[in-house]
Amino acid sequence: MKTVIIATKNKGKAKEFESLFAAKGYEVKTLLDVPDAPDVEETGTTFEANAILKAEAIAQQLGHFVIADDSGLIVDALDGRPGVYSARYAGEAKSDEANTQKVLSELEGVPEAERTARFYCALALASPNQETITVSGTMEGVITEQPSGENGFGYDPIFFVKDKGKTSAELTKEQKNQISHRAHALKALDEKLDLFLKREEGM
Ligand SMILES: O=P(O)(O)OP(=O)(O)OP(=O)(O)OC[C@H]1O[C@@H](n2cnc3c(O)ncnc32)[C@H](O)[C@@H]1O
Ligand SMILES: [Mg+2]
Repeated sequence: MKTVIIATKNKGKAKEFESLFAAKGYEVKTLLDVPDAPDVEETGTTFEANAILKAEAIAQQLGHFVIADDSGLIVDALDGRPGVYSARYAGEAKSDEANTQKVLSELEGVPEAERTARFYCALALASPNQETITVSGTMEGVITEQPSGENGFGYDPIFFVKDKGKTSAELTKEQKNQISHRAHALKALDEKLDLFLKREEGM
């Protein structure tokens, strides 16, 4: 089986990549399998910049091509926050619970029509041998007034997907993987992945 390495330490992302790539016949490894993987500082001001930072640092370190994901929640009424700070919005502990509570309290009193938001995912594919490729994907939604649902991770319990009439955490894994920002980004990468891997094999 072909293997792809995702440069992430986020369990929620890792699980999603496992099922998204299983459908393509790939096995996924993540930095959760690499105990001494460095923490790459996310100093970029865009999702793309941070995805590139993570992918290139880990590709150099492992001497192998990798995919990195930088993603987050963009809330219109909060001028785009938490944005690139999504993971640490409520502090260094990176608590999903604290992050979602912070967004909910900042939106207290904001009417439904103004609670529009989107998830954004930038993927960077990097190798020591080739130029880095980036792609992105989004998913539109509305921030709820309280969390609901047990699936997914991060901000999923407060992200209502209108078409489905459910929060992203109430969707099954399969449903989320059909419509998510991550799924859309991966679809955009698909077209470029084959050529990238062919070049990689020729080196
Ligand atoms: O950098 P890595 O190791 O990949 O893991 P991370 O958790 O730090 O990941 P990011 O820097 O990309 O921060 C993204 C945050 O945005 C949120 N997020 C991203 N994708 C999400 C999704 O599909 N559903 C819910 N929340 C998501 C989630 O809270 C993440 O912690
Ligand atoms: Mg991170």
